[in-house]
Amino acid sequence: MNIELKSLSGRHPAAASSAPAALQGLDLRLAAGEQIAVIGPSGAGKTTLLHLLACALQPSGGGLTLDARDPWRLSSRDRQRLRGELFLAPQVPPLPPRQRVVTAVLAGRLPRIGLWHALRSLFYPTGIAQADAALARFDLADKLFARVDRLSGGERQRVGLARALLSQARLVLVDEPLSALDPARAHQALATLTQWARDSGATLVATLHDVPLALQHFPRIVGLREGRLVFDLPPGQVTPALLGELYAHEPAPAVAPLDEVPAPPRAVVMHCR
Ligand SMILES: Nc1ncnc2c1ncn2[C@@H]1O[C@H](COP(=O)(O)OP(=O)(O)OP(=O)(O)O)[C@@H](O)[C@H]1O
Repeated sequence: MNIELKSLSGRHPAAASSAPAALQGLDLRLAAGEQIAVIGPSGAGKTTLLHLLACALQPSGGGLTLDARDPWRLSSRDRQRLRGELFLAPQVPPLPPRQRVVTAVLAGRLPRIGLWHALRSLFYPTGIAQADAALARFDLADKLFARVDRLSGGERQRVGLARALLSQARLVLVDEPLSALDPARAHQALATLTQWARDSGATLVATLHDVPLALQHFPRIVGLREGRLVFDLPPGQVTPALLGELYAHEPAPAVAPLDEVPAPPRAVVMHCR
């Protein structure tokens, strides 16, 4: 999906009207199939950007187009249809606790299938093999029939990502997908997600706090601070000085030059609790 943001501004619906907009005058273009990581300190406006792209939040200024369509000029029915082409994976996936993992993963297809099919699939799930394959890509095949409330936080987060793989979305928005994952799992999850996006041709926008992983996995890095664009560069050009500016007043993440990025850590042995 092609995306164009023109002087885009947005604020959280609960923000005080006197508070500065969370996102201020952002210009950005993404071609179909591009992958970007959005980095920046807490409160920079990363989640707000994803919500604007997901058409979950209406811009307070400027505008955006998705494949040349302005979502807020469409009828509500057409906007809903457009939302069916997008997938937003929030930081904490909204998984009903008593649901089986298989049902939670298959719910990734919901915007694409009709209401009748959706209701029927709650009782007679179809596509179990697809769910199994998506879970296997995140090392979770053994959890297919587990209950969601019996999973660890990191496992839930990976179920949320497996869900994206079934969405057939043309734009996938992932909000800090690694917060509950150990280093080996985080690396594996990003490798899986970016490979899937390349194979399916989906545009991928991920917000990440782990800067070294963002630099390692994404061909384009967007730095946001206080709602404004600080840089939009390939990873090789994101210097420690730029990161220092981006994270001023916070400890800048330590990153090695790209050609010295260490090999991903070996898989860790997980102990049963
Ligand atoms: N629930 C809320 N109520 C009021 N204002 C909010 C709320 N959530 C966010 N904001 C405002 O929007 C700004 C941007 O928040 P946003 O969540 O987009 O930042 P972020 O870069 O995703 O931060 P983080 O990395 O901590 O998730 C915040 O600084 C705050 O001013």
